[in-house]
Amino acid sequence: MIEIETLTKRYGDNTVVDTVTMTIQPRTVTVIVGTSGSGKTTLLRMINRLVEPTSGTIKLDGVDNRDLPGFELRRRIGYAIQGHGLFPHRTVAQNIATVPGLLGWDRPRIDAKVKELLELFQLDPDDFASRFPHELSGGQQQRVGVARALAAEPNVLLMDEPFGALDPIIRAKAQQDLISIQKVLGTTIVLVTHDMDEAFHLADRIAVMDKGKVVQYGAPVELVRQPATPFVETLIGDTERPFRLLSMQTIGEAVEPNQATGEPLSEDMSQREALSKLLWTGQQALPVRASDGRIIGSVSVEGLSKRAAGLA
Ligand SMILES: Nc1ncnc2c1ncn2[C@@H]1O[C@H](COP(=O)(O)OP(=O)(O)OP(=O)(O)O)[C@@H](O)[C@H]1O
Repeated sequence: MIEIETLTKRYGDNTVVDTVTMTIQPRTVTVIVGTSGSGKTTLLRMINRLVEPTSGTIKLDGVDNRDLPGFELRRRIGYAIQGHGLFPHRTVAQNIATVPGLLGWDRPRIDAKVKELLELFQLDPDDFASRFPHELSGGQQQRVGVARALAAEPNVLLMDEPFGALDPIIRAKAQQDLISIQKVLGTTIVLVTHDMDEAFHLADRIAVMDKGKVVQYGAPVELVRQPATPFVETLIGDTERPFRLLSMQTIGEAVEPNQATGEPLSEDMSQREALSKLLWTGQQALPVRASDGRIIGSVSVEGLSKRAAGLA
């Protein structure tokens, strides 16, 4: 658990993080969003003490982060940034081994960890371990950057715009990989992004920053249903709200008892995808199939439209 308590950072007269208090639960993904210069990176970097706060505290599992020695902070907290920051003259394996090496792990343990992470990130160790960063695509470099941040098995992974440099297709894949890996490893992730779609896709909770303050901190659905300030409303995008609501829920949660004919949709499809399918095929309703193959009812344009409007 990360407990942030009345945290403030000032540069001269400029208060860039202003009395922020928030608690981040273990094994969750928290996404920090906000306009440029709102203090997101500064807040993130105070967690691993790359930036020292002017006042306030941060506790990691109950321990003040100022009481943890440097090696302990490095072990507990991984850090991945946009542009991945790989060392250009070190191989992929050497890059991933950086923090375990600093922590004095023995060779077999380091080698096993490098291999495990490369496999987890779908990079064949025989092919990739001895390559240099310039011999990788942007997406592969990004994966190595995240693998390196996870090498010492940190409880917490801080990510600053980690997918910012990737094209939309690779970016979607990288986001998907991150979610699967987070499920396997149970890492607590705090991620900064400009991209609201990314935030809604990844977050268990979103923190919205405006001029150094966290103006709302809650589950994505809360932000859409009850934006705390006009700024949050603007950031979410007025016209996007119905679609954001639909994309956060599956049709398994919107099944109606009525019968329908046509190609069944899988119950784990998002409501947004289902509405899109209905509109595109000109159907008013389609059957819904459960994972065991049974037809469990239907979804309709009318039913999904009500949900999009927040009425169901
Ligand atoms: N070392 C520093 N010295 C002085 N001012 C700084 C320093 N670091 C950051 N700032 C200022 O603090 C404010 C917040 O910066 P920060 O990088 O945290 O914002 P951000 O929300 O992450 O922005 P972006 O989305 O553009 O990366 C900015 O106005 C920035 O100019």
